[in-house]
Amino acid sequence: MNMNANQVSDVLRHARRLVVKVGSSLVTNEGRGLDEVAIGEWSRQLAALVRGGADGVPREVIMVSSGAIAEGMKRLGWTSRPKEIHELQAAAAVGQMGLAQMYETKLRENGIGSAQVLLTHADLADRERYLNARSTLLTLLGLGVVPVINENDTVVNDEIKFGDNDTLGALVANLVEADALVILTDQKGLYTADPRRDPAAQFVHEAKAGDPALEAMAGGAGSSIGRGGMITKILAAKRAAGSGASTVIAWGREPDVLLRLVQGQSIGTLLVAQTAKTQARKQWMADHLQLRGAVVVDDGAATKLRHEGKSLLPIGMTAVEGEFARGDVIAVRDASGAEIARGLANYASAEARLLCRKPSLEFEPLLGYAAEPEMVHRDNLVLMGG
Ligand SMILES: Nc1ncnc2c1ncn2[C@@H]1O[C@H](COP(=O)(O)OP(=O)(O)O)[C@@H](O)[C@H]1O
Ligand SMILES: N[C@@H](CCC(=O)OP(=O)(O)O)C(=O)O
Repeated sequence: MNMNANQVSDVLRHARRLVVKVGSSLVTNEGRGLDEVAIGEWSRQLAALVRGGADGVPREVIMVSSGAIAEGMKRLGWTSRPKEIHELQAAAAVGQMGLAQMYETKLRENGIGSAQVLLTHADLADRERYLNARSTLLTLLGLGVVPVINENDTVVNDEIKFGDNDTLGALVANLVEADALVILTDQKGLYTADPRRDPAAQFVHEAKAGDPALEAMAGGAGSSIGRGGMITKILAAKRAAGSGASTVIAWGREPDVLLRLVQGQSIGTLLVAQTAKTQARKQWMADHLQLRGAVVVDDGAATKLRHEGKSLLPIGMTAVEGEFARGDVIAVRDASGAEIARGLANYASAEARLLCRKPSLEFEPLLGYAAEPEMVHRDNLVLMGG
């Protein structure tokens, strides 16, 4: 289970795109109200990461923050958590105002822009919305803005809820193909048993993400504010590892926790992904997605894809096969019919047929709107047989 110290520090040191998740109990100081000092501290560190202040390397960071329900309950004067789902949803809507506002203020004080993004399970299960969410988040990251994400509690009920933001954090890590997921909580990390209940529990420094032995160690939530407990964090690490992201579970009040992690300090519990990102992406495309159609490309485009790692532009397309929607997986074939690659289509088949052989300047007059210059962006493309 153990790795040597260099490997451990390298995982976070080399991470360029991170998803940081903080739980309700930390964000709201166990339900007492938004913890301005703590949010200020994380914001200062997030800003430093974006600027490269930790080690001279700028990073892209997404914050997944819980706390809306707890803060909403406080604002509404409710002392116990309501049972009715619509009351929880109402509390979340009230609390989310304060939550977003506080991150906005604290990040701005540190010279960094922020953006509120509310997501549901259905958003990520729907391929078009998945692609839209992905494009929006990647655009925000490219702008140096920190997206602050929570579940869109207003429109979900129990059955389709993520339910805990650990899962949401992992799905966001999958969505943007993050290098690492950092879960900040009220414990130093994972112990062999719930330390609140078992004083003999031993700290786990590192393990393989997805190791089934971890699931047996994890108990439920420790406070009345937190929801998932450690089990959802262990499962989140497994899920994040599916797209090649390693997970760290650490104490959110550890001084400079985020900065020290990316400097390679061994803090918290590291759950190492066993699959590299590119391999994971290939696997994901191969396993989860059905081919909906294909585009045929000319020799020039085939060379750019195969040997130069470029995106597929419509100008290199000669034909479109089948019917597909934006966000569907399509094959890219060369003139001989050989499959070069698979990827997520930015355009539905009907639009793609209009765009064949066309330069991007002509897209707007043809479609009536300006959209992506690529048919398949290189980030959403995997080469076959390579
Ligand atoms: N094996 C374990 N190691 C550490 N903490 C555990 C373990 N099993 C259960 N827990 C509990 O999980 C809690 C953290 O989960 P939770 O309360 O949901 O926090 P958050 O709001 O940060 O998601 C801890 O306070 C702890 O009591
Ligand atoms: N969307 C909910 C978060 C759900 C939740 O409690 O998550 P967590 O505290 O991370 O286990 C909220 O903001 O209150």
